[in-house]
Amino acid sequence: MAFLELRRRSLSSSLIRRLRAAATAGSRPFTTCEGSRPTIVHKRSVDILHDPWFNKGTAFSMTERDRLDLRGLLPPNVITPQQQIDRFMVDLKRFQVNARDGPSDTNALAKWRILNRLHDRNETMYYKVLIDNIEEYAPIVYTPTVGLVCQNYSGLFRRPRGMFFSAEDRGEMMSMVYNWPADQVDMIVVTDGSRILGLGDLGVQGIGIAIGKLDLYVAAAGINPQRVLPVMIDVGTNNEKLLKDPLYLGLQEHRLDGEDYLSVIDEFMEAVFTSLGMLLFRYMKWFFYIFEDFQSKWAFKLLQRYRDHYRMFNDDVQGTAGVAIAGLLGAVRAQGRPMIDFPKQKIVVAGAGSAGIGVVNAARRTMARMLGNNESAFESARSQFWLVDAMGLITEERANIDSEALPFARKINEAGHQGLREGASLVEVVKKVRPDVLLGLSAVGGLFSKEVLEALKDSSSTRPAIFAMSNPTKNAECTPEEAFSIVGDHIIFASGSPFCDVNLGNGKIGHSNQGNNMYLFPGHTLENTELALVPFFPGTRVISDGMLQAAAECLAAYMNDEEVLKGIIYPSISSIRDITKEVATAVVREAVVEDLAEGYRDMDARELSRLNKEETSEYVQNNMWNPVYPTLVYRTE
Ligand SMILES: NC(=O)C1=CN([C@@H]2O[C@H](COP(=O)(O)OP(=O)(O)OC[C@H]3O[C@@H](n4cnc5c(N)ncnc54)[C@H](O)[C@@H]3O)[C@@H](O)[C@H]2O)C=CC1
Ligand SMILES: CC(=O)C(=O)O
Ligand SMILES: [Mg+2]
Repeated sequence: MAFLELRRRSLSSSLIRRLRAAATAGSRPFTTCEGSRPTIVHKRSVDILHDPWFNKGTAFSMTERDRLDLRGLLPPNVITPQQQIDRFMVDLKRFQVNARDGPSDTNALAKWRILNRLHDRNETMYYKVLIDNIEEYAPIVYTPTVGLVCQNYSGLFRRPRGMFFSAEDRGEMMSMVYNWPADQVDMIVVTDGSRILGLGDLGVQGIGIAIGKLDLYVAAAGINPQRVLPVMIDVGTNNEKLLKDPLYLGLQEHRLDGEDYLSVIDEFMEAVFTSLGMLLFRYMKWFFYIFEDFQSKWAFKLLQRYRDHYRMFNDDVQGTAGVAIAGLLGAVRAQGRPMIDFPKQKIVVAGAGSAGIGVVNAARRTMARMLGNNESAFESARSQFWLVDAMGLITEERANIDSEALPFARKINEAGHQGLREGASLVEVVKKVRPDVLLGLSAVGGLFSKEVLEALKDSSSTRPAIFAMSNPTKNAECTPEEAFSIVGDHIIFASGSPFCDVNLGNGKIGHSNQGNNMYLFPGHTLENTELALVPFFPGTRVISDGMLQAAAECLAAYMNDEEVLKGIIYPSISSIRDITKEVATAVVREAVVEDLAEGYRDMDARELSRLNKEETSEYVQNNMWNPVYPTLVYRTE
């Protein structure tokens, strides 16, 4: 007996609980089968998923998911134990997969797996590794490798991360939110998987993009990883391959549309707002919804629908716009001209989706502000843009033109004057317009063909700029090698996914800038600065255009003249933590100017307004999360 007592004391209490449970059931937990006596468990929710004895992963039935508070913590498709094994074996037998075009990255997916395992074991260490090696690992946790991860999600899935709300959960979402183990959330990145990078509809597998984006926000901007929530809203998929794949983890039905679709998103927004809001109220904090990779059809509509009611931001529309403007202003400086000359730039944009339209809208507003910020300035700025989509140049003659594209449709007489017409090809447009900037957000790899780039040689600019912003790498409109070799050494080049610089010979380097919306996001105003934000209530504009503009200008001004003249228009990702601090500082100061800043904890709005730039920056820095182990102390409940 004494021996048994000694043994008992040396066992951890959780182990004892498990042994008791197993003894009560008379069998080992994982041998329990339908019809046999159930195993009693003394834990719920993620604790079950993290317990190798009890975890069944995607094989938990819906009844068990409800009974054990697991609903929403797993992808919605319940699969059989045999399917689980099939999925594992498919993955086990897949070795290296090329994530990028070059041979140097054949191990990208293997690196992702190793990092992902570390993420599951030790978050602090994971983020320390990521922050200290951001240049090397950002392309692994984010574009381009994250694209490959999403495409192969069924095979790579081990432990769930984030939450899944599906069309099957209608009516349940409010209570599901309580299954999330953290009671503080600052930032939710949510996708419906309908347009993941340039890879199209990946359904439930799109959760990878929400996780990857948040990883960067944590590493780059010091958002607290315990307070972020990646979310996948599964409303089905129109990807026929996934619909037929027996190992797919999402709902195997076509996407909901119209009111059915909206009702799911509405319920999610309301459920999270109400449930998390109640939890957060005691901290006097609110959170941001960041919409990521929704197909354009819904991106704009949802932005309009929610932006005045929730703190929400569409990264592809608004974040991309801010980053593109920073790059466009940098390109003006690289021509040796002041930024104020931006309204003279002729800009051809290939791609009129959420990203392309977001960019032209914001660039037009920036030009208008520079021209005097009045109606005629706004009208005159319109004529600096030529928008080309899959059907060619968009003019007023276009039938069924999207309402978002309409303001940029070229007038018939204008187009005719330039020898252009409705549907003119990209190469024709480049030839006739001779643009200063050719910007691609089309998701079509190689769209800036030899012919298009040859045409750009006749640009009226002294330094034409090429922004091949589509992701991942294989979707970039052209590579820097193609751009420099065809158009010339003098160009400015930026891409959405990272490329290496190009050796131009004679000691000259062709700089390859990364223009990606990871540099700008509303989290700049979060962990550090609720104070930058207005108090939340319906009808309040949360992120003003002025704040976004301040962020873009700060990013543009980050590079010194010498760097810009060398063609470096975006800072290196290795300095991203410093960049985000600077951008956050600029946003806070703009919020103070616009009287949108609110006090928070030890600093009220009035005190904040008295801080100079350095003090604001220091305040921001002090509030960034750092990956250091906290001291832990045990206390009984
Ligand atoms: N670098 C960055 O920070 C960002 C990059 N992106 C990338 O931008 C791309 C597009 O994203 P969305 O606008 O959301 O997609 P989308 O699918 O809504 O829009 C694509 C647009 O490209 C047009 N297009 C297709 N084929 C074309 C062709 N041959 N010539 C000209 N236009 C063509 C389509 O008509 C459509 O207007 C994606 O690859 C995405 O990864 C998106 C957001 C941020
Ligand atoms: C960067 C990004 O948000 C995209 O490619 O969709
Ligand atoms: Mg995106």
